[in-house]
Amino acid sequence: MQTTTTAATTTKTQLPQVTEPRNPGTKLDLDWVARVQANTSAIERRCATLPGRRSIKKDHQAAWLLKAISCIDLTTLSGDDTERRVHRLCAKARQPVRAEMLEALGMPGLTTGAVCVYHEMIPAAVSALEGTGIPVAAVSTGFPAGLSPFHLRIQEIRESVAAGAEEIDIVISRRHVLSGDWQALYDEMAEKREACGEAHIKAILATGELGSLRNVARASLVCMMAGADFIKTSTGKESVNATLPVTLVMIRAIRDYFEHTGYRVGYKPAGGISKAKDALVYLSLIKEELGDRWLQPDLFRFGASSLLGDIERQLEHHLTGAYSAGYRHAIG
Ligand SMILES: O=C[C@H](O)COP(=O)(O)O
Repeated sequence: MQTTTTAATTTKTQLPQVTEPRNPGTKLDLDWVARVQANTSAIERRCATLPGRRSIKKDHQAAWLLKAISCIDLTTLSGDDTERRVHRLCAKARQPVRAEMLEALGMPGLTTGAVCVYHEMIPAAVSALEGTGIPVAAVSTGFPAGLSPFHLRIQEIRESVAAGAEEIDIVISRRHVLSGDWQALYDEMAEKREACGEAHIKAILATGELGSLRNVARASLVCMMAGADFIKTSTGKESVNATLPVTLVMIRAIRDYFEHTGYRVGYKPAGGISKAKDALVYLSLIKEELGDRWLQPDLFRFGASSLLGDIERQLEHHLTGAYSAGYRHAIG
């Protein structure tokens, strides 16, 4: 990995306060959508080289892992979620690594990027995070399938915002992509964005269900044209979730959109990212393709329920030379 530590060492608490203008969207440009291509074999070749490259070591690795923590949407999305579980998760978001370790690593006060829950758990998360500045993200619009009546999906967004969610992770209607109905995808996305008001909207594409990388690229573009603040790979519930080829396609769509419009849209890979070494590969790919500006929590998040535990183990090893047992990092 040829990446330097420059971006990694600029962590959340040291950030200059950059205010990124929200993507207002554009009109639907069907000619642009039709021109979008994805060369699957070239994309797969590029991605195959990434994990095998020389890895980042020692202090540099620790700096990148701290960066990864600041970009995690710490997530619980289970049918048996309870307020107590959400409270424990929020305690972990407030202090993702033991205080003495953060002191030793020079990052006291580091937090995760957000906590991500179902609608019913928003009040528990909001009260547990009060005063921290950590936003609550809610999955919405009939997550994960997104097939409930449309007016109820819009109502769900409004209720989640009213309950205190500052970020709304919506699911798109996959059938609009599979049938090439870009107008329908654009219209539903624009309506969801409008329902969010000031809350930021992340469009979950469920890429594992879109059939081709070209469809992923075109759906990414249409969602950005309709005003997405972030595009996100997956719900974590599809049989194939975040992958490197899908990531390359989506971040190149983000780059194209920025070059055409001047607006930066964020990226959130989600589902199945549970190892620190995988997080490092994602971060290096973002740095190479989009540059340092995208390595900040306002433009990059990991959607992950168990990544934090592995990062904590790696940081402990970095500091002590020994790995602790997995059960000591049961949450996150
Ligand atoms: O959006 C977040 C995902 O649902 C989390 O997936 P995961 O449990 O595989 O980390």
